[in-house]
Amino acid sequence: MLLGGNKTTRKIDNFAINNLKIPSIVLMENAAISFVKHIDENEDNFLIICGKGNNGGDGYAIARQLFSKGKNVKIFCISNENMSNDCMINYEICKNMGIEIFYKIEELDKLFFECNVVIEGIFGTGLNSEIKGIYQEIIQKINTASNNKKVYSIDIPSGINGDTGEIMGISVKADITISFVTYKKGFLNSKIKDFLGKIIIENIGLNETSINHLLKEYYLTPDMIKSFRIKRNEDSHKGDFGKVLIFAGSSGFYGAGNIVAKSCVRTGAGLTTVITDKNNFSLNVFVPEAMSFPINFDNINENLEKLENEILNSDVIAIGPGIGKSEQAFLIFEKLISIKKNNKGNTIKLILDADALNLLSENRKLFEKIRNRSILTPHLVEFSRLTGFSTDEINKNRFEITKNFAKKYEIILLLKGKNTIITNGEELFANSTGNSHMANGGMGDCLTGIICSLVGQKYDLMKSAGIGAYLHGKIADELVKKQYIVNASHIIENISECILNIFQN
Ligand SMILES: NC(=O)C1=CN([C@@H]2O[C@H](COP(=O)(O)OP(=O)(O)OC[C@H]3O[C@@H](n4cnc5c(N)ncnc54)[C@H](O)[C@@H]3O)[C@@H](O)[C@H]2O)[C@@H](O)CC1
Ligand SMILES: [K+]
Repeated sequence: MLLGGNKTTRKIDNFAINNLKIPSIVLMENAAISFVKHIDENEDNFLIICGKGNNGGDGYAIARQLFSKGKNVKIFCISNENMSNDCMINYEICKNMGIEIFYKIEELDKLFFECNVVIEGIFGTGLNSEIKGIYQEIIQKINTASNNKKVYSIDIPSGINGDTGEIMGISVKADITISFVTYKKGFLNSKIKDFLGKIIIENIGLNETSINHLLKEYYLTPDMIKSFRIKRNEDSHKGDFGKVLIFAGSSGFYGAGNIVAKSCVRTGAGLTTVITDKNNFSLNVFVPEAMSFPINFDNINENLEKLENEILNSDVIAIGPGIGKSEQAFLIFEKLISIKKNNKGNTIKLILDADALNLLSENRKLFEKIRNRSILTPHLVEFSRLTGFSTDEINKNRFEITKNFAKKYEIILLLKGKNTIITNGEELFANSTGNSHMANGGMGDCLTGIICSLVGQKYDLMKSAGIGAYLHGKIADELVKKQYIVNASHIIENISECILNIFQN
């Protein structure tokens, strides 16, 4: 699903009107028809509150549609001066059709009292400043009425900035928001969850393929994830699903390595090998399918040469969880990223997480070695270390900062958090799954394991990160329906079933 905002709405609008030659009034009509589809047939007694821009125009068109179905419809017109063209056209039609239109704010309380459903089209993507005066008063009244009326918002709850999700002084609290064409970036702002209600994205008669060259940002949906699927050949063998090398876990943190390995195995990698302390015997017990490459941390030179063969044999290397920042960890890390091509002549892909990112932050010249073949999976604090931006700055400007970083270093960045972001600097995915009940130790390790496994199975880096983040969150979303806390082990046990559901449904 396309992800957009205020500017992109205008871009799509202009393209549809100027290139596709769809008159704007037709787009508005399509929007109204799509909107009305979501209104329960049994509902009656509508109050539609209209502003003077195209969001108000949608409101008048929706009023007409409902009226022509025989519904009781009343309109509150906030202003009939300086209306946009299409708003004026629909306003005039409503008048001509004899729909009752009210203008005085003193009449609003009675109108609220008499209606069952409120539909508001005050501001959409054109809101450009703090809401004051009469607009503020009307929104306040809608929110008071919303205690016992169903409130539908057209496109965006009036008062929410479509780009940032910021509340511009005051905002309507909708029960249902029916938005057009794009999932608005502002909806990703977790602070306004209660204002959006249920979100539905509707079509206005534009096929996504005719406009998706205009924007390269997506909100990940099950259909998109399904479309990424690579079919498995019947005659394939384990070598076709990737040789994954993992450097994760060290004394005191063996669990991290075990979780990465088990997630990788469960996601379907062909062969998984874990570089681990020679004294770690837990791997074989926890993940019998994985192989180990033992390292003597007291004398790592003993192993570095042999490690070179292991690197040359691998398709993808995941590095980071639980490795610490010791000199030995650094030397192994440096060795692992120093060889670009494997024995088959293919580029060895890298997934860098946790301490690998911290080591990278402190040794920035290593960025040279990871270009064009890596996914970096920081959480907010790790990303702050990598970029030098404060966590507040990143939160306010996630899209721009992540894209610029990915572009500058030619890597895929996956910034973990609510609506995890994945970008290569051009294209961007915002994840739609996940919840706060999965915020506990080991979750990141599990994600790393899933992603490196997908890369091993020849999914490209963007898609591996996208599927991985979606799958990881989706499993947790399903599990919280029947349990309160979700741990990495719970995710691991459900990976295979969830992949099947996503790819086959
Ligand atoms: N391509 C699309 O996606 C389509 C968009 N449509 C609708 O068009 C809307 C955008 O229409 P517009 O660009 O006309 O913008 P809006 O209708 O959102 O608002 C613009 C009007 O509000 C005024 N305004 C802005 N901020 C204000 C404030 N703080 N206080 C008081 N007045 C303020 C402006 O001066 C202008 O008159 C979308 O949200 C959507 O509902 C639909 O008509 C269908 C096509
Ligand atoms: K609105």
